[in-house]
Amino acid sequence: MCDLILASASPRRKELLAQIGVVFKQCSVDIDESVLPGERPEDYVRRLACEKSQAGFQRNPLPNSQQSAVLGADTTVVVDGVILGKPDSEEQAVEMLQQLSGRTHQVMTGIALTGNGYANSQVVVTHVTFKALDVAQCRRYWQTGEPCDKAGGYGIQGYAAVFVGKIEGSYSNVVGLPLAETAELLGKAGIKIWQV
Ligand SMILES: Cc1cn([C@H]2C[C@H](O)[C@@H](COP(=O)(O)OP(=O)(O)OP(=O)(O)O)O2)c(=O)[nH]c1=O
Repeated sequence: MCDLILASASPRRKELLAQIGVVFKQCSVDIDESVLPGERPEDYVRRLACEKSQAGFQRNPLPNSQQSAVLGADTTVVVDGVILGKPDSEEQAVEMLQQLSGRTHQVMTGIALTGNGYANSQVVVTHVTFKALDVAQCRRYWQTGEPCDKAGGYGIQGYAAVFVGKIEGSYSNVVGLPLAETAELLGKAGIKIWQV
């Protein structure tokens, strides 16, 4: 029986969680993703991950066993302490990519697990350094369709792989779900990985 729910519409998170052999169901949740006044990026991603897992928990009553839980996650790109969300337009995407050009930024993912009488969360940070990007290159990249649903306007797992000069920390964290830390979080709740 499947007692783990991934509260996410993201196909990438689904693929990543499946990669570590976890049995789960997926449900999407809709929460307000606005940043609170003065909220720090690490607090923001943790809060949203917690809200997603709590919303998923409320919507899907789970059996009262220790291994029943809902996992939520939120990923954001941070440069100079400023949060970059998903771009709404070509202009916004090009502006974001120009901000990232030739420098190091942080990708932060909050992960949160909510169960019956149980809640735990964590934030994972990866440092990514981009090569210099010119405006024409950023405009061409927008045309690929890749930036629009991704924090910071890029997908490291896609065409934007060629922008990356250096990465320090978890790769899966950049794609949306830090796998080592997620496995730890699940393990603490008694949920097994590598189920065969
Ligand atoms: C930086 C980066 C982000 N992303 C994605 C991961 C997340 O899916 C997305 C950030 O948006 P999120 O709000 O974290 O997630 P989501 O809206 O895709 O899914 P849900 O809220 O339902 O869980 O950006 C990549 O796929 N590759 C990258 O290199």
